[in-house]
Amino acid sequence: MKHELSIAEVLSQVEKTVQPHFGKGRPADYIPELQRVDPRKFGMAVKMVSGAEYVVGDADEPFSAQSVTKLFALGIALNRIGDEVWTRVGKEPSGTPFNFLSQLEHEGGLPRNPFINAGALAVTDMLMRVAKRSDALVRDYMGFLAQSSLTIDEDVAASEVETAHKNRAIANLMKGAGTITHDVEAVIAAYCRQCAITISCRDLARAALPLAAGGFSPVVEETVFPERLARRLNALMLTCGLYDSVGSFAYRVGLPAKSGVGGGIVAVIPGQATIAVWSPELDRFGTSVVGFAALEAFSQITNCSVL
Ligand SMILES: NC(=O)CC[C@H](N)C(=O)O
Repeated sequence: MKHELSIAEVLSQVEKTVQPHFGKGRPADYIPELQRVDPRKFGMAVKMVSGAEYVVGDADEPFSAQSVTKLFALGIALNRIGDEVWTRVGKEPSGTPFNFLSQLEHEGGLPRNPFINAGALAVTDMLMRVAKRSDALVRDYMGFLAQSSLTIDEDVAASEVETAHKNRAIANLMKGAGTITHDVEAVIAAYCRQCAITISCRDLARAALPLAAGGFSPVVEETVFPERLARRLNALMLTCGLYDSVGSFAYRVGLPAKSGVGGGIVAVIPGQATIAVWSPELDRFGTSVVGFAALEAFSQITNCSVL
């Protein structure tokens, strides 16, 4: 990062820059419980590999992590199951919305990547071999990395299970193709509970820090996964982390990142820091409008892009 301002000054400048973007998006409405959140919330946290931490706004308020959890679920799967994961899910960008169905059928029930819903459901199915409660496994892993105790929002989980019609269609298609082995309802329940994990920006930036530090966690003070895995997760985020808007994100921000429909985005500056941002109003791709704008402003001011 090359800039003249302190990170604290950068964050307050970013907060000012994003103000005109409020009101441009809408909180996720297909999961009814997510609409209860105040749309004007905004929080951001930067955690440096050196240990320093900077926050602005609602950075300590837990929000629904949603698809951001897919990053950690994949990390566990690659750590515990290894390359066998890639027999059930690909590594290519999908160019389609996160819950797109016809591409999956066209490609024989093999999801394009682990971050679209189909791929994440396949990862959940694999994690169910590792732990009886795969959602608790992911929650506890994220909590361990953040050194914080995280919870699953039962109301959000129930709301999503009730309305997961599209995800059920995806899971049924994969069950028919053999990509999913467990009972479809059990996989849906575990997946929805995983998505309902809540985390604050401060904890999310801490949890992702090994991705910026070659697998070492300055928070836990130990190596939590191999350097190779950190590189691979960053590569997948850069190419697949924001679904069908991953190209514009790379163009405007230039950092590996993972978004979720709760309005959270986590981004990695390899070798330097992680950034977590949260604001509930989404664009049509399911990405936080204000979060995207905040990361764009941050990368422009600090010149931290990897590209
Ligand atoms: N992009 C997202 O955050 C999607 C996650 C959400 N739980 C879903 O399955 O639809």
